[in-house]
Amino acid sequence: QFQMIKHEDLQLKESLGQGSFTRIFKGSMTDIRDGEKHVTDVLLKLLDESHNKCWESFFNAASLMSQISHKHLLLVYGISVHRYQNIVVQELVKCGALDLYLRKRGRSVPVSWKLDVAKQLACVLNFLEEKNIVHGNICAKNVLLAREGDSSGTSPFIKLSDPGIGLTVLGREVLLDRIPWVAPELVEAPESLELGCDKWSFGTTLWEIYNGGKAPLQGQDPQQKLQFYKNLEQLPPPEWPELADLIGRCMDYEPALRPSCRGIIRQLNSLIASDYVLLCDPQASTA
Ligand SMILES: N#Cc1ccc(Nc2nc(N)cc(-n3ccc(CO)n3)n2)cc1
Repeated sequence: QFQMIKHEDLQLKESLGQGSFTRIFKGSMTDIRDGEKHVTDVLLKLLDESHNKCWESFFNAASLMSQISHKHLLLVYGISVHRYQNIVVQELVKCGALDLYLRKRGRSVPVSWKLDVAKQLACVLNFLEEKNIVHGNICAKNVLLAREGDSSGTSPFIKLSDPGIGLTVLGREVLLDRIPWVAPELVEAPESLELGCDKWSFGTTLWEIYNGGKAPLQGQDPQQKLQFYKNLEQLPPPEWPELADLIGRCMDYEPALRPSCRGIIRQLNSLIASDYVLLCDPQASTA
């Protein structure tokens, strides 16, 4: 179900950082179609050669994205396997990862923009929930910005990236480091990944988006993060009570009590229409 891309048709360009046991690069892919040479900008995800044992989970994550299509799901062009180099080739999204974008733009991002992005993420999660597909790694780093939107009113447009290598393969150290995105019930049973886990991660991602891309529990070591869950703690709530309520309901330690995606979308719609947005984004009142 994947297109196999020849190694010689790929060019690696600048590094964009790394994921869990992976490194990502900008690049280009050349292919000859109907006698013409086409060069496409791509994002190349390389599996660290020291973790080639994870190749199955690495490719399964990418194939999850290539078996279903949705406007807010990242396009995977295919994979390339050459000697010991396993590569996933995905579309290069214009404005990069949401966490970096928010940290760069700081306070200048309107609340209405943030809620619009959150709603798009809730919609693609709803699409996956209706197909009973669990993503397993919802976070601002995996939300990519295809269109920035601007003050003149064009809205932002996001694409959700693949979940990457699964938690059961990554090991406990990586799992603990992903607190508070990883749902608490997974800490002792990583294989019990369920739809409810994506709701918890959505809550954490909503917190990240509202707080300008700030990483929650940043700098805490795995043991401190584990203690955060053992004490049933919550992230510092935003000063907006209705938003704090939504984040708190998504991040309920009891998975069955977390809202459905439709419930999340309903509550986001009422936040979008609320006076708080008008007060915070004076320019929103003209929209
Ligand atoms: N300057 C600049 C610039 C950087 C990246 C893109 N595009 C892009 N496309 C993807 N498919 C994935 C990513 N990622 C970036 C970090 C991660 C890790 O989560 N992914 N970036 C476009 C411009």
